[in-house]
Amino acid sequence: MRTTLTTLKAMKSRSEKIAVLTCYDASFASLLDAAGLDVLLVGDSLGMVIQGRETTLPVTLADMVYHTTCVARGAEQAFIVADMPFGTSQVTPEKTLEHAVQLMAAGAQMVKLEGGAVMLETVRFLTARGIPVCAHIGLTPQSVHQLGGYRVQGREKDAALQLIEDAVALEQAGAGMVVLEAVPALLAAEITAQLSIPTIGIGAGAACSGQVLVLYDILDVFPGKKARFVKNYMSGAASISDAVARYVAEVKDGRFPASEHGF
Ligand SMILES: Nc1nc(=O)c2c([nH]1)NC[C@@H]1CN(c3ccc(C(=O)N[C@@H](CCC(=O)O)C(=O)O)cc3)CN21
Ligand SMILES: CC(C)C(=O)C(=O)O
Ligand SMILES: [Mg+2]
Repeated sequence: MRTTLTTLKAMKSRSEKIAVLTCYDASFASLLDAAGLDVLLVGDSLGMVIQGRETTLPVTLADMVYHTTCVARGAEQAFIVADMPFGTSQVTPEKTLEHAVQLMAAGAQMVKLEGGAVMLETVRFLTARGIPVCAHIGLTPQSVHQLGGYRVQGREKDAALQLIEDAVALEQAGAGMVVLEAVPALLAAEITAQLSIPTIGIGAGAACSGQVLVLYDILDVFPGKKARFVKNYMSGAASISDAVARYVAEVKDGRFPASEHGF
């Protein structure tokens, strides 16, 4: 039986950790599904790890539809979330809905979009029309040029309070899940405590309801600079399945992330 948003919310309330990895194709989807991943994220990080680009900005909706179709064919149990690529959610709620519809029709069970307060109207518009939305706040890579690089967010008091306010407002607007990227562990813990929807952290400490990493980072095949929050699960692993199973086990029992993976 496929994991649903209801399952994920129940996991949060039971304090059962949610294991998430990015995935871009059917073969890995099948392997990750069998390894017990709860959620597969078709991330726009594919711009970097599949397409070899420097940022996620050039990724198109057609690219995301293609990879979502591939992942959906390979996974039977995992809940599939697809990223809305740059430019497809920074428009009117009506246009964003049309873009989200394409990802849902390709096999996603939820779409993810970057941004806090500015996205509230869009989150309300999509969820009122039956499209589950995962919000993504903190370090939002589609804003890399505005942020001045891939930097930790929410370190100053004002920024931290803004992120808490955004997260609460996003839940009220109908968001079903929130990704917290590169924020101090204490702040992510506070946000997780204030929300009833699951928080999925990447560089956000161990208190989040679940964890996500880029698949190619944990398998050590991404040639670029690795963020502090990445852990290489291939070292000492007998196979890719073994590495992925260790990631799932460490997320489930709280061994990952350790404090060295956070801020
Ligand atoms: N392969 C890959 N892995 C990712 O995690 C990832 C992507 N690609 N592409 C999209 C974004 C970009 N991401 C990144 C990239 C670099 C850092 C990074 O180097 N961060 C510094 C923080 C420095 C600071 O402000 O203290 C670090 O040391 O981790 C963080 C997130 C996360 N996402
Ligand atoms: C790293 C996750 C959160 C993501 O947005 C992506 O892979 O694109
Ligand atoms: Mg993304």
